[in-house]
Amino acid sequence: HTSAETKSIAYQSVHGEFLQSVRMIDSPMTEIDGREDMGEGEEEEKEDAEAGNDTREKTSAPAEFTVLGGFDLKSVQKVHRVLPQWLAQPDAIHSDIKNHLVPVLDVPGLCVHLVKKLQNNQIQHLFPVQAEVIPVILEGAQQGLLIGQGGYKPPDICVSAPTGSGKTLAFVLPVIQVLMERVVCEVRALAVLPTKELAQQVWKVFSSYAEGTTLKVVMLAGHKSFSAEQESVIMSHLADIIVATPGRLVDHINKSSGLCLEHLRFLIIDEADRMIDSMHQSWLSQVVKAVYRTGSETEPTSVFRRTEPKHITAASLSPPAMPLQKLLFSATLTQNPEKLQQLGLHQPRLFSSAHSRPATTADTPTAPPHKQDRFDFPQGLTEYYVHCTLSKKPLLVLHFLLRMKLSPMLCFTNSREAAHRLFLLLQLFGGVQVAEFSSRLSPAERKKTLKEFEQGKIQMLVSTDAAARGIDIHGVKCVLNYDAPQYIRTYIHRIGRTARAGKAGLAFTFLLGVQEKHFLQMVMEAGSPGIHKQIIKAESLKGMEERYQQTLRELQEVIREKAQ
Ligand SMILES: Nc1ncnc2c1ncn2[C@@H]1O[C@H](COP(=O)(O)OP(=O)(O)OP(=O)(O)O)[C@@H](O)[C@H]1O
Repeated sequence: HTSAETKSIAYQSVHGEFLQSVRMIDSPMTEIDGREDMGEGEEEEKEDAEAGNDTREKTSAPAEFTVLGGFDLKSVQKVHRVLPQWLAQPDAIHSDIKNHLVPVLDVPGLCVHLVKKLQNNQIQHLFPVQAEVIPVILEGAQQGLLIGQGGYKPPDICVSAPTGSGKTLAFVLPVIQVLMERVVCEVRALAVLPTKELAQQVWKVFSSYAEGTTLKVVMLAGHKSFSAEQESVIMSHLADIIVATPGRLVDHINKSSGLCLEHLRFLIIDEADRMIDSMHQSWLSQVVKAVYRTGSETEPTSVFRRTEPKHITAASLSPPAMPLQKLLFSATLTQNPEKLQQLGLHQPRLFSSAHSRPATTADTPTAPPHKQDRFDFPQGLTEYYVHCTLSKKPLLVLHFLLRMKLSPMLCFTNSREAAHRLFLLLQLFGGVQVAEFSSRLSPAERKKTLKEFEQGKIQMLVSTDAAARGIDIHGVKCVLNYDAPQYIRTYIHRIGRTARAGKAGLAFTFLLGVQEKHFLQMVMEAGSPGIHKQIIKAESLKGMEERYQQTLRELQEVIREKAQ
């Protein structure tokens, strides 16, 4: 078939049972074969092969029809995921913080201002992720700012390190240092985070280390009205570093609020895996568009002339270009190259602690093959699960609080209704300081609640996954999964609210009988060092049972009254 036209070829089975049209677009026989789209299972292959043989045996060709040949079955090669070099062989980061602290003065390239700041904040040592990543970003920036022939563009950096391992300072410190020397105030760094609370937290760290420099740090996360935010960036001369949530950021870009990203040097994507999941909102493409907006408009001699990276040619190498570097951070960074591809990374370099871990029993050849990504867990964390029934869960929570004295405790439910009910029940039971944290509360109420929890005024915070990621609360002794999380990433982030910064912490998960097998398998496959069974004897709960039953009746009454 040589022509490019679409041809219709009809053929009939020997039994004349059906006529089928095969539309061919200039296609070789292998495409008609359709093998590329077939399933991967061996069973499926076998069945297909048998069916194919069957057809060939029964087919005798009537003279008036064109006989299509080339139906020979070839065995389909199984596709194995082969990671690109940068993902398969990352730079290793020690996950044991305590035994791998690096004195601040030993970190190459860190400036005096930041060393002093760190010391004022009682930080004498950097954590492994900081000691590895900071010098690399500083080095890349030194070369990257040599705008000119060759147009050097530093590699994008991806960091996968456990919860509480200090990833925030790993980007805050080098970004401040690189931008500190600037003359004109322009937006040169943009940090994007998934929630208001996280944006506020990172904004605080940036502001604290920028203090004493001329750098201005602005937050665009909906804490203020749109127009108030607009004022803080208007004419783009009032902010060097912006910390934003994607929704609000896109609003500012689209409503031409005066936000100019044409000088952007660093794009920091924290909680990167979550941010990839929200890519359907196309926030990244809007940011990139805003960054390269001047590309075609300014004269070619302008220092700030910028074009989107394309194939490297002699011509493309000669004009000066401002580099934009992406910095990605997460405790659960995906190892799926297709997902990472969506971020348009440039010669990326990965720093990961998950690969530095010695082989565990789960890595032995007899262990089941890994179906999911593997992550690193904080060293100081001890994981437990408690086999229980639905009705016993609240009583167990009371046991943990009143008898085992595991406060301050962060307790996660899978819905805001469940969080609210548990909060009401514990409040009615009395004797414990509890609060809830979910989208039922206004942002201001949420902020106040977190502050009170941090100050020790609240023994237990009952929360939805609104507090699962990134939130850094000092001194959480125990995380309790009242409802088992559905996804491994959710589990890792939830339990990561304790055992932070090299400290010890406990994580308990309540499991119903039907959940046990699947959940334990999921946790072990993700690379957990081990989850222990905690048995709570029925006698330990007896003393509270009567009061608990009474509280349940009171709760029913309260809920009925509220419904009316
Ligand atoms: N070098 C250091 N010395 C002492 N404390 C530190 C150091 N670096 C960071 N910390 C503290 O460790 C805690 C955890 O840091 P951070 O919030 O950056 O962790 P993270 O890796 O971003 O965690 P997550 O993945 O949960 O967001 C913070 O309270 C921070 O102040």
